[in-house]
Amino acid sequence: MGSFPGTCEIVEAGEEVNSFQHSRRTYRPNSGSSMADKDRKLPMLKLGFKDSLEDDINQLFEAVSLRTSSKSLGLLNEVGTSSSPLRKNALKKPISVPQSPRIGASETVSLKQAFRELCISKASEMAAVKRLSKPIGSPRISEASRITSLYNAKVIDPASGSGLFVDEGKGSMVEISLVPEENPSTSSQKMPQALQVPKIRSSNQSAHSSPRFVVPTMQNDTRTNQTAHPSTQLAVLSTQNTTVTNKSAHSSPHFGVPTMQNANGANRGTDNSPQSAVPATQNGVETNKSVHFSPRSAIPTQNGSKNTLMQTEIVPVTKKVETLAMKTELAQKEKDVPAPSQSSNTIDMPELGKNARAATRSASRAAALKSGRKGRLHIVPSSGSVNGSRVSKLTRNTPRVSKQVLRNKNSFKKKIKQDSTSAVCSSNAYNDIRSDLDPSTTQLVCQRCRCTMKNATNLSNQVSPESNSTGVSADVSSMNVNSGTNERDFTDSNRNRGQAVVAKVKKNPKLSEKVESSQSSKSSLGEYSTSTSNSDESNLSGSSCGNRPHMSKDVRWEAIRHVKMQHGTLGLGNFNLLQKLGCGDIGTVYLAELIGTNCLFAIKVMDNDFLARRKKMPRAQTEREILRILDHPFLPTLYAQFTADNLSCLVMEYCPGGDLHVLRQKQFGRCFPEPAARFYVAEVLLALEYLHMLGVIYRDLKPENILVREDGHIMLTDFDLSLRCSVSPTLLKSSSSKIEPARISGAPCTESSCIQPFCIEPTCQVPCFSPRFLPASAKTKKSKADPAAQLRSLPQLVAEPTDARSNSFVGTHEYLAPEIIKGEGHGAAVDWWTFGVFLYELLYGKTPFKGSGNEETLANVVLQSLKFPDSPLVSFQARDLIRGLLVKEPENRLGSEKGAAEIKQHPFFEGLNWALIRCAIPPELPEFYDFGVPEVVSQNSNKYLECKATGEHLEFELF
Ligand SMILES: Nc1ncnc2c1ncn2[C@@H]1O[C@H](COP(=O)(O)OP(=O)(O)OP(=O)(O)O)[C@@H](O)[C@H]1O
Repeated sequence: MGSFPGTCEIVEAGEEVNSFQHSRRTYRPNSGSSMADKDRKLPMLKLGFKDSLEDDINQLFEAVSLRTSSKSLGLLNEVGTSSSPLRKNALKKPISVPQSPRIGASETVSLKQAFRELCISKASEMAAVKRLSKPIGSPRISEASRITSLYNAKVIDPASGSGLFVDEGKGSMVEISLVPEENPSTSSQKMPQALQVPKIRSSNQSAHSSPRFVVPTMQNDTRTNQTAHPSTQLAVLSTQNTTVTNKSAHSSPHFGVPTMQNANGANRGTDNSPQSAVPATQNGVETNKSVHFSPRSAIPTQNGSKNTLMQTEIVPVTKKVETLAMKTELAQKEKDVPAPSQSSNTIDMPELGKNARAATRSASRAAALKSGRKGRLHIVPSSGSVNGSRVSKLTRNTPRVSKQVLRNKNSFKKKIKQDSTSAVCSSNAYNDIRSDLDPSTTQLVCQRCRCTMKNATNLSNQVSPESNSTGVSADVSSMNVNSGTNERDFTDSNRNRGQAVVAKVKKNPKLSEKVESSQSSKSSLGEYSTSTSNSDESNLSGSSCGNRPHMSKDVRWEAIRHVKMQHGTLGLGNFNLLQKLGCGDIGTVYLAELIGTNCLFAIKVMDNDFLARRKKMPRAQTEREILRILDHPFLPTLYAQFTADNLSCLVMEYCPGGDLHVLRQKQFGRCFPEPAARFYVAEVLLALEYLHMLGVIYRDLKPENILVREDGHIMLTDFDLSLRCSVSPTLLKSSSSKIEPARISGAPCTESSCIQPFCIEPTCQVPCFSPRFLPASAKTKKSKADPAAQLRSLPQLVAEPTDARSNSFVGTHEYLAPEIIKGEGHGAAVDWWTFGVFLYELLYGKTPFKGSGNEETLANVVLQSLKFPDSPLVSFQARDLIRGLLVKEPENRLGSEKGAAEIKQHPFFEGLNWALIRCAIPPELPEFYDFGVPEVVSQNSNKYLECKATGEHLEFELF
């Protein structure tokens, strides 16, 4: 949360009088801006300009001032001149807290009755029919409008629509709302077309190498003026579709030896492959493509597997006449009828057969751990026109006995002339906006998690180079380093650290055996294309760094900058692909070393042709767009993005600790101790809060999607099923008595719930699980009663996208919220439902509504009341929180109104220092062998990347 400048600043601003001034002045798009202009002009005019024209202006100005003093201006003046009046006015309860359109009670009742009277399939059928009568999709706004709106704040006045609202009779609370500009455009739906990425030869790609919040267009030869208004810049993708020939420095990547020792990747293949058979027709190979397509073995659905469901956001009406029974039936048919239908929705089982081969090579331990993993199941409109042809322009047809492989990176590696004009970054208005709006941003220092202390000056200085839109020198990654020389190497400490990590990876003796086995099983050789081309996307790393202040000191930024300085651009050839970490619906993730830097990354490779044929471009684009805007310690950092041939590559932070699903299975009793569970869910809660602030409803929370970083903290991944929506962040300031935990149904035991038993000693000498951080001055009369009440009295930033609605059937069976199953439309509250399921699973080792099959699971979610096992023993606070979250009616669910702010105040988290949890010592650190990285052979060895398509899956194999 703290990393989001717009909202972070609002939190800080809410307490002080001047902050209100600032907020009004800064965020009000209309009156606020004019007032700001006035504020700037007035002193100047009073300083002795004597000519008649200025006198006229002064008179006019005074007249305007008099007229505007009655309302908002008067209020502003009042705020500015006296804190007490302001506080008095500010501490008024708002009237217009955004209300989300909730499911009507009568509708809910009738549905329930239907469910009680009929079997689940019958009820589901009714629900599906009901969905037809509801508006499809949720309001969306364009990226530019949404971002712009985050910075256009106004004080809500229910009477006039603007101004500071004062309600004497309703307590003391102030609501400051960031009002987004509504924009009905559905950018995401335009993405597939845009992502076709036709290549345009150009000698200049530098200016717009990394537009943020871009909306790709198909006008490949049209470049957008980057000097336009920020909102315009944000709204338009300028040259994303443009590529430059001969710009790849190292088009032939160096591949390491893959092994299956990584429990995460290998096991995921085992566990995520419980789904339907692979269409036989999907095994064909396009003759003009050089990719080998290996048919996958059908893997039967495993009972209890957690399937993720996805349905396109906008479904044709004919497709909406679909019942749960139909869905389930389709799902069943999917196992046997691989080819998707052109005219009907199918249940896509993307995990089908995934990693089948990998699974066979996995260690038994990994297989056991993953046996219960949740696979995804999603409903997608199928084209049915192209079945399974695998395409990769990275490869060419190389005759092979058993496999076709990609080009030999060594044999065909070309020395491609670097395009010196390839720019690394472009001017980025968003950076400027952020720096302007966040002048006082500071960050805490933490040696462990490498949080850095920085101030606004540094940030501003860092951002400034972005104004240079051309040339390598415009590499924004230099913002975070001294960019005086392009040849500057990394600091010794960073280099040593990176070397140590990579050396560990390369020399891990435990993996040697499997490495050899892996090598011996892959005898075919291939070539790797030298035609790796980088789109302008590749320059993301530069600009994004400036937008990611919390990671700005990350050595990996500097590493990428360094490589780009050396080679002019960044491509797949700059990486040693060490191991496949796993593959998902839309791509395959590899562990990769940035050559010459000793820095490890996770690279997600997606085949655009494959995605286009499978109509998964929107999902890929959604994930890509979300990744680009993230800057949070518990969310992935996207270091770079480029397109190599037709493969889209996302360079992200590598998490060596596996995921929480695997970690949980390693625990005694296969469930986490409560302090550990609290730690993980707290970090996940912060991540969800941040996402909601950005207008992202995550929708697929489950332990498998929570990775463990090297430092033991978490990283929430996988955003392709997320829903983007508008959001109206609101700052609530209240007395402690007005904002109490939403659910305190019992007397919380402060001592047992938060102080000693759950205390996890942090490294920053500030206890994260104790209220002891309160300063002595806080021990006043007010604090004597309850220190935690003081925390609750602090301003609350509520950034819950309460208006978001979607009718998609998206999620994972065991985690699906009732409203999704019923097809009633859903909003951000689904994330709080899944959050409750997640907490339940961490504590009890299983999900609360799991049935013998998916259909029964769905029925249980809708009908079955929540029950807690007798063992293990779980505190009352934890159970109470789960109860609050697993309320079947979303409007009554904890978090549905105030989002994470509501949940964070629950006694389960009592005493937790949210701001510093990132510095706390995590429950456990990943052991090195969790890296699961093979011993890497020489870079000169022949390694191959094989691209295969299996049903809905795209997979690359390293040999
Ligand atoms: N940054 C990372 N570090 C380590 N492992 C990762 C990283 N990102 C992804 N993985 C692993 O790679 C595998 C594939 O991830 P990916 O997100 O592509 O698939 P997924 O999680 O199944 O989601 P989806 O099917 O929606 O793509 C997963 O097992 C995941 O744990």
